[in-house]
Amino acid sequence: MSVCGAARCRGAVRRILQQNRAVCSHTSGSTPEGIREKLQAFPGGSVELQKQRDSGVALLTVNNPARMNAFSGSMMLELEQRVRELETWTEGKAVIVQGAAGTFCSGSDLNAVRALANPHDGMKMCEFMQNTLTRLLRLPLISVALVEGRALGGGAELTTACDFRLMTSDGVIQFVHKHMGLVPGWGGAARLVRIVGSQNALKLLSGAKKVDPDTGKQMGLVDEVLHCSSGEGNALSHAERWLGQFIQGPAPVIQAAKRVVVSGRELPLDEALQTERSVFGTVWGGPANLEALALKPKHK
Ligand SMILES: CCCC(=O)SCCNC(=O)CCNC(=O)[C@H](O)C(C)(C)COP(=O)(O)OP(=O)(O)OC[C@H]1O[C@@H](n2cnc3c(N)ncnc32)[C@H](O)[C@@H]1OP(=O)(O)O
Repeated sequence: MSVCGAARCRGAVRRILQQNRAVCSHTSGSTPEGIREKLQAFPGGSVELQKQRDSGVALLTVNNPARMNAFSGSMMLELEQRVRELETWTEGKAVIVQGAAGTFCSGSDLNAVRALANPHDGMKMCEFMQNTLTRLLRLPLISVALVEGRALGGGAELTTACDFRLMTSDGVIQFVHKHMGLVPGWGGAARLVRIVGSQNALKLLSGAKKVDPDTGKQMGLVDEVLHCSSGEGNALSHAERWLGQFIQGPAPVIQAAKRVVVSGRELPLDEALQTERSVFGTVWGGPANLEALALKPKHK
């Protein structure tokens, strides 16, 4: 990349990081430290990250099988740490978010929910998870939720923080919040409206409807049904194959495509256009561009 290209790239990355810093300090303006200590008091499970350097695809695994991969407090903290690691993975192209042991995620650990049941702690926990999931969705990587088994409550919300949702034939997404006397709080409602529209979102939230793969596909919540069952162990290879069609080519170009989509999705038009110009400047005249020009390709 030229010196100018590298400078433009740094500028674009700085903008995204600034956006994310703004996310971290929005709403109440207070530091999240208090809630970090409280979340740390609910240990259990883990969130694992495996960066596959050959393919540029990372696997982010929600791992708490004894509780159907419910999020303990320490797992919420770990998720933020993993997202932070992915934010600086310059060679990466994509991330697959999955659950351990053939099921996706049953939401918040109900023991933590009980202990943080006062509105102040509840809102702080939500703020923390909203920030983390917003940063997950804004990663310059193509993100895919691989839904095997059940994605319930916060688990359903987690699926909406990915660009795409793939589901095995026996998978279920269910916003069970109403049955818990709740509404989504991890940003899942706002994202759901943008994915399926307000009519469908209202049906899913007020009816706590179970979404099977076919219904999900019809309403645009599910991008692809993988014809295998949960726990068979081959769902991941199906997902990687599906993802393969979008991640051929160099990482900077894939990351640039994701960046212009994020700005188009989130920013007012003038700002989105400005960001698009900056990101364009990072690939124009870059190695992949020069190589393609030298090859004189025909796009038949
Ligand atoms: C803003 C965030 C809002 C939220 O996420 S609120 C939480 C929403 N999620 C839930 O209410 C899930 C409640 N759990 C269930 O409905 C069922 O356990 C589920 C997931 C359908 C699985 O059913 P089964 O296959 O019959 O298995 P099971 O009930 O025996 O569960 C196995 C063990 O997992 C535990 N578990 C499942 N979901 C959990 C959760 N969210 N928090 C804490 N523990 C949870 C369950 O208690 C059971 O443990 P144990 O074997 O009884 O010790």
